[in-house]
Amino acid sequence: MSRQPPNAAILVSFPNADAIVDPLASFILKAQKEAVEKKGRFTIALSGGSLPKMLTGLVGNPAVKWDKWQVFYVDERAVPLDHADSNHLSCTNYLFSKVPIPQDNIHTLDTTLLNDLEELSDAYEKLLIREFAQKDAARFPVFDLILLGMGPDGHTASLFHGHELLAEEDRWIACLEDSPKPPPKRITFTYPVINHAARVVFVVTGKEKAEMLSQVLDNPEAGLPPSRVKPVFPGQLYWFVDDAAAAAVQYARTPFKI
Ligand SMILES: O=C1O[C@H](COP(=O)(O)O)[C@@H](O)[C@H](O)[C@H]1O
Repeated sequence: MSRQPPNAAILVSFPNADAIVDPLASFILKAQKEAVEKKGRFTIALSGGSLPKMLTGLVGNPAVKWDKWQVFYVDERAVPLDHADSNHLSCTNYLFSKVPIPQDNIHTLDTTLLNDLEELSDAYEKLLIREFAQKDAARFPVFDLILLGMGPDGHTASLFHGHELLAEEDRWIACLEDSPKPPPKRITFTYPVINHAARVVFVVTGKEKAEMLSQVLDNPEAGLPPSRVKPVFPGQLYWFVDDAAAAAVQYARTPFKI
């Protein structure tokens, strides 16, 4: 563990959701460039919900080195990959079906294990171990970039307020069968994995999230799930939000620069 305290979060507000799409793509490309130059690959974890639609700025962009991407899901619903609730399906519809990414670089659930959530989450954890091959060395994987969303109820990934999984310190991937938001059966990254990433970006839009965003950013002591995302130094947390979501937030904004 680093002895340095976490960096302060950087909050950037854009006029509306559409205005986030291109800056987010530029941000992802910068992270990709740094990672590929350093290690020859780019490890990224994606959320579902409203996030996949925000990734469309990458479509048709010649600077994306799709063959260098290794994609994981921050959380996934225990459903077949072609089910309407699947985060993978949503990312496929908005992004992966439109770009030349090798299918082997997208790490999905083993759907033969949908009936056993423990097996399902263990198998997904093994995919991470295989990719990062450092469980003993560094203890937790260090993603180049993790993209998160936040529900109006203040959940992120599949980490819900008051749930016992908020206290998980050991496992990389956990499962739950009592998600308050349907569908109930899911697997999710745990905080140690999220908090060891080099960069974490929340993308949050819409006035229905304004109250919760202000709680999370202005009152972090309340310990709501997104407030527990504090990447270990030198990791950096960003919030890309629109003005509607940020309407009640006191936390200082930073102008977007790449
Ligand atoms: O259930 C989920 O919800 C969160 C937030 O979704 P949003 O539609 O409010 O952005 C999402 O980040 C997560 O991946 C998903 O499984």
